Amino acid sequence: MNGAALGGRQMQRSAAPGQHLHQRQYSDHFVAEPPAGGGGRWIQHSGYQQVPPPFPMDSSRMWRSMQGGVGGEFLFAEPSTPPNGMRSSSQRRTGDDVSPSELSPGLLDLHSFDTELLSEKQVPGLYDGAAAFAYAQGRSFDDADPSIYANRLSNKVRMVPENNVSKSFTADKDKGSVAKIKVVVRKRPLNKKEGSRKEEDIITIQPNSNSLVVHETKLKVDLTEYVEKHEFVFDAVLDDDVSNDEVYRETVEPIVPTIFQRTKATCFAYGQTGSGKTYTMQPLPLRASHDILRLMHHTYRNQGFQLFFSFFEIYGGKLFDLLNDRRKLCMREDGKQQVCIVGLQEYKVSNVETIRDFIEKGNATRSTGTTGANEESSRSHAILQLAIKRSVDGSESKPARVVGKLSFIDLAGSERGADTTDNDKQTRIEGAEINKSLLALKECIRALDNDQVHIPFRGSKLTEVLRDSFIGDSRTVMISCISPNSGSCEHTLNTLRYADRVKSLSKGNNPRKDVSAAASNVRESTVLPLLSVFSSIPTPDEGSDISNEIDEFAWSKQMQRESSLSSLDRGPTMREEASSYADYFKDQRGRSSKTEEPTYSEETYDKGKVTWRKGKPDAYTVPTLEDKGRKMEPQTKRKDAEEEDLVIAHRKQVEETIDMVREEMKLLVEADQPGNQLDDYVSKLNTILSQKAAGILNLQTRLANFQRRLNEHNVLVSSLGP
Ligand SMILES: Nc1ncnc2c1ncn2[C@@H]1O[C@H](COP(=O)(O)OP(=O)(O)OP(=O)(O)O)[C@@H](O)[C@H]1O
Repeated sequence: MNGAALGGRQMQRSAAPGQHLHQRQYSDHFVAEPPAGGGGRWIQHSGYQQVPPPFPMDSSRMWRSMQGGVGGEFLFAEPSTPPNGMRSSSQRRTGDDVSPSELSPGLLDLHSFDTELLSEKQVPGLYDGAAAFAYAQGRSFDDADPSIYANRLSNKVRMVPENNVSKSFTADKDKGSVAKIKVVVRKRPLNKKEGSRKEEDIITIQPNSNSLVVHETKLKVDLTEYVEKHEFVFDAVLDDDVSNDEVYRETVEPIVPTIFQRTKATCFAYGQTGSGKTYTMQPLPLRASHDILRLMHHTYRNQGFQLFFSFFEIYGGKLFDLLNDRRKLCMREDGKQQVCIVGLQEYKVSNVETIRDFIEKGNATRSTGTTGANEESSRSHAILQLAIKRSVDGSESKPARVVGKLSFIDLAGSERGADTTDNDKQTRIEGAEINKSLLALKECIRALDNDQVHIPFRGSKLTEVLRDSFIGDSRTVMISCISPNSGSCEHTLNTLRYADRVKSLSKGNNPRKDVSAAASNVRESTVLPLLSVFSSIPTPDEGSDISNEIDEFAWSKQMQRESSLSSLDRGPTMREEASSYADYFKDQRGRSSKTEEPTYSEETYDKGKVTWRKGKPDAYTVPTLEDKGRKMEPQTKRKDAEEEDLVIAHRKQVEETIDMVREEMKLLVEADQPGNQLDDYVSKLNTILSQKAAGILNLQTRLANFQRRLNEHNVLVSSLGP
């Protein structure tokens, strides 16, 4: 169990014999009164004390879960509470023990409040360098919680200004410099289980670089092993010793100031189950709240900004409020096609401690279960939102409108169908739902970056809910979490290809127009020495001719890239290549023509043989003249070479067909969702198979002809005598 990192999750499991492995965990063990030191602190410091103590708080667990170590003991001075009459009705207190439902609008229309348009002109106090300096001279946040910034100067990822206030000032001033989409990869360390299985760490990251290499061990058909290197480049790559503090600084910190300027920002973690998504995501909202409150109380002091907190999950396509006993929520679209989440509790918060409590409560309530790779797997998408609101005139007398929002999404663990054999039906259904939403998310990101008019938000509940975070002025940070062990290699490559896809979008590349630009992000598939016989293959850096044909699916494109490099075929796409053995055969010899029939002259054999011959497989051995104790004539040598080349080419065809079919089957399993154009995939697969089959048939015919001619030749030679 991932106790240390997953302190926030409900960890109760029945040990009843025969009970199914997979269990969803819903906590409904909230106590009415908070234990001392837990909710007590909340009561003491909460601005309005509107919210009932959220949980039976286990402070040790809480601290474990918050490994980022945000300064919980530091509390902001609460802004003076306006008189009741000054508050909006939804926020007005009716007594000391007001329940959240009395305070919530009930129907939370995230969009019915027009996003407030702040003046572009700086108002006095905004970017108040003097105030910031004065603040820094006094009690600093760093003083309040040394753990937060202790690591700051040891940051290997980038240098961060020591004075956090001036840092925020800079970032805020230059919102345009914050990338619209940022893709960061985080590698987790090998865990004990993987260590005991003697699994290798197959990911290498050069210090201070933004690239990583996956070393994939592959087997040839003759069962010899070889290693294929896949190199990827991203905005940032974080090694397994990078702390959660550094992750925060690299990912969320730069976008925090933008939400004061009408931006909807989203940070989500993506990756295989057990790769560290929750471990990575859990500390981020608290750290962000800390910085948001800092900005509210200093840079934006007296501007009337308010911070609101909500936390819900999407499980099995349904929405549940994680701060209201998993109350089921409905999503509705209003006349302006804006999403309303009916019944979601949204809490006004003004100190870090309260936010910490809410996060802890929400995490404990979240649905979890057991998967093959993670005993404590998130089976839902958890969405935590921090909304900045402000009333039009900056006072609290008028209803507050959303200015900006920061959403944190801890996506459910994705497992491939092939990995779910141990799991029950429910887990597989969950997995299908999860995969569907991840595909939908990718489609939306892609459509947005293509500036498509139609964004397929309706592809899943997740994308519907996130609609407003993606339209307009938005910022997205994706953290791709990867496991380092060899057993997760395929998953890791899939995650990195997904991330690569998002990354290529972030560069503004329209993949429909420019594949090579997307391809340039990945320096992939360098085959290591075991295949060094293929020395004539250009490395990707030397430039391989990537097809301009765009597949409907990113992974197909990636496969084309890989295929174009690893199959020794620099020109055609996978399918083009599959259709023509003759072209393939000639390409090995550096020929340019793809239309003329191959001729097997002496020079051809002599040139071709040396660079790529790998030996003759047993299945195709034929008796040679040496076998008969006879001396070979030069022509016989050539014929032997011809035979060998044919056999090798044949074997290569079979090898590639198996690889491609395997790859396609994998993708089919992953894409096995209704509406995912499975039929297209099946027909593509059939095309590949029939093209390959034709090529193999062709080779077999020619091999038989060759054999016949060789026999004739042998007969002739023996008739001539010694
Ligand atoms: N960077 C890291 N350093 C140390 N331990 C980590 C790191 N990342 C993850 N872990 C550990 O790995 C285990 C799995 O992590 P986590 O639960 O975050 O994975 P996940 O991707 O959220 O899984 P799922 O999708 O199934 O919920 C946990 O025990 C966690 O503590």
